[in-house]
Amino acid sequence: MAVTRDEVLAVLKGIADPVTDTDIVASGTMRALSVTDGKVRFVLEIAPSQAKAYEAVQADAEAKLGALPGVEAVSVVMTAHSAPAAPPDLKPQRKAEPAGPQQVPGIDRILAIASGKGGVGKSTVSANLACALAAEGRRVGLLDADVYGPSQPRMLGVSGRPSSPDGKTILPMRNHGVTMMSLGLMANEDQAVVWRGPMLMGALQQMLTQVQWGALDVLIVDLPPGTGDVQMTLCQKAKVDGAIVVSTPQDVALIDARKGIDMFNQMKTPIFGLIENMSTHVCTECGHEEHIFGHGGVAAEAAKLGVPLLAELPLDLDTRIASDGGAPIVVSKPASKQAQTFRALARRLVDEGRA
Ligand SMILES: Nc1ncnc2c1ncn2[C@@H]1O[C@H](COP(=O)(O)OP(=O)(O)OP(=O)(O)O)[C@@H](O)[C@H]1O
Repeated sequence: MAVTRDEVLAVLKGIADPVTDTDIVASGTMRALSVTDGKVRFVLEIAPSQAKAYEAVQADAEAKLGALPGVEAVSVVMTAHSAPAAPPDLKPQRKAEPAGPQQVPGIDRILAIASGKGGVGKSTVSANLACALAAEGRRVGLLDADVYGPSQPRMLGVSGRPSSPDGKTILPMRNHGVTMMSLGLMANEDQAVVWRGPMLMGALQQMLTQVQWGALDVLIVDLPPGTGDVQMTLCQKAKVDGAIVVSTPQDVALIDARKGIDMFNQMKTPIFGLIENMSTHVCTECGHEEHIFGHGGVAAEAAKLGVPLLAELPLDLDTRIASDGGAPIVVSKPASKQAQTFRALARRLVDEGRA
């Protein structure tokens, strides 16, 4: 019998927190507990200066949980939240570190895929574009930053959970030439997580710096829909080179897309262009093309913004079946018109030095 969440929690409640005099559950240090099929994973969120003190806690937790019947593997990841600021030192000092968004070592470019509204095909575009860039010979990473439900594991056909053999770095997953990691996989599968600001910042930071991406030409970030904390945090923490906004032709999706565009403008993140998804419907029987959601809205919006309309993708059954089946259309039907559209987009971004 696999171990239960309650049994794991009971053990964790017996482990003292060296900083707060309570246990690591009561102090909130232990977070994002996930117990699935005998595999136990959680995060210890600590101040960087206390890392040494928590090494013993990590070892203790691993040993005690490892000894529980029904536990197959234990993975504990330490993440740092920022320590309280030290009092100002008014003596002249060496030049201050540059503030604001930082370049992530090893990652040449970050390209965000955004949408104002859910369900417009942002993850489908991210997965296909990542595979298309890999097919162009680029070293591509895909960070699924959707905290509400990861879709990239399904779209790229990878299963399981990321592991951390040394407790310090996280091993990403890989398929179709794309290295992938999903923020949603850091949380418990069967529990809705409320990602609070500091935790989200820690998790995003961890995704960018602790995941073994290897050297990447481009990291594509599949953002959650809308204009929330993830978007802000990403643009504040990392130097995002540009964003592509995906929208359907429907008015409401467009209005929402405008909000997203405004946000990137405020964050001073360049918008490389818009993509119209579910642009037309091509009848599988007779090939007749219909604009079920209206037409031209996204093109008009792009013109207004002075950015290109990068692609118009039809509502297409093969595209959906491919994404939902773990091999995006770029991989499963490389000769199709839809796959060729993504390949052309990938080549364009590479030629422009953007991917
Ligand atoms: N061009 C298309 N033709 C047919 N189906 C599509 C197309 N684009 C996306 N879909 C399908 O629509 C659904 C939603 O797409 P997807 O998950 O990519 O959207 P999303 O914007 O990332 O959604 P969310 O914000 O909820 O994560 C999926 O089942 C996907 O396969």
